[in-house]
Amino acid sequence: MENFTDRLYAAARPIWQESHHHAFLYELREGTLAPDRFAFYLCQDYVYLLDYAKLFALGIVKAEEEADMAWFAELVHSTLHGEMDAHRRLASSFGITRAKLENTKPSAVTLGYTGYMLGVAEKGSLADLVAVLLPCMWSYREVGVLFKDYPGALDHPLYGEWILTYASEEFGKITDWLIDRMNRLAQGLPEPALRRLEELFVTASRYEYRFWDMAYKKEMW
Ligand SMILES: Cc1ncc(CN)c(N)n1
Repeated sequence: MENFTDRLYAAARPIWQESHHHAFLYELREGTLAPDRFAFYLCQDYVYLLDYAKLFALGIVKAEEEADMAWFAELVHSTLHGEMDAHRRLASSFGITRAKLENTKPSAVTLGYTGYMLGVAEKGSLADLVAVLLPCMWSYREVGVLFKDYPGALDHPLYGEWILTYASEEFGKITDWLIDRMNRLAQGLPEPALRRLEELFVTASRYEYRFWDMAYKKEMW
């Protein structure tokens, strides 16, 4: 029998594919992305990740099993000290300080995406929370793993480092845990509940696409 996440992947695949061809990611892997667009992305993504870490903290609150609490705690830590450390390092190469990152005003898309995820997580079940946060981890892991093998994609010192963050074994390990957790949470749920989880997953995937687009256009409001 197919895993529930196979169904999620199939539903979001056209959106993920379109993201891979978006000018932001295309130019990033070619090494031609204008630095001001990448710097804009880093600042928006920094404030995005601050809220994303809160989503994992809500995972601790919603979890009923100690093992889940430990995983979500690990995810809070790896976001604040792993992924965001990488952002701080990359940002400093553009002369962007930590204070500037922290004080970034979120764009309409950033606010919309984080507000959507946090709203779902606050009101919904653990399954809802995992469905809405999974595209973030999984789609970035896919970008990292695909792009690292593109000829020349790692040549740009900063964009190459960004790609390797998401292609890393550590990032892959937590993504695999979330995929497995989604499958176990979906087990035995009736079709309307599965459809709802699919809708959350697809909506978050649409926000991922909009995030690349917002960054490329440096669009605030
Ligand atoms: C918008 C967004 N989505 C996903 C990721 C990967 N955690 C991220 N850094 N930013």
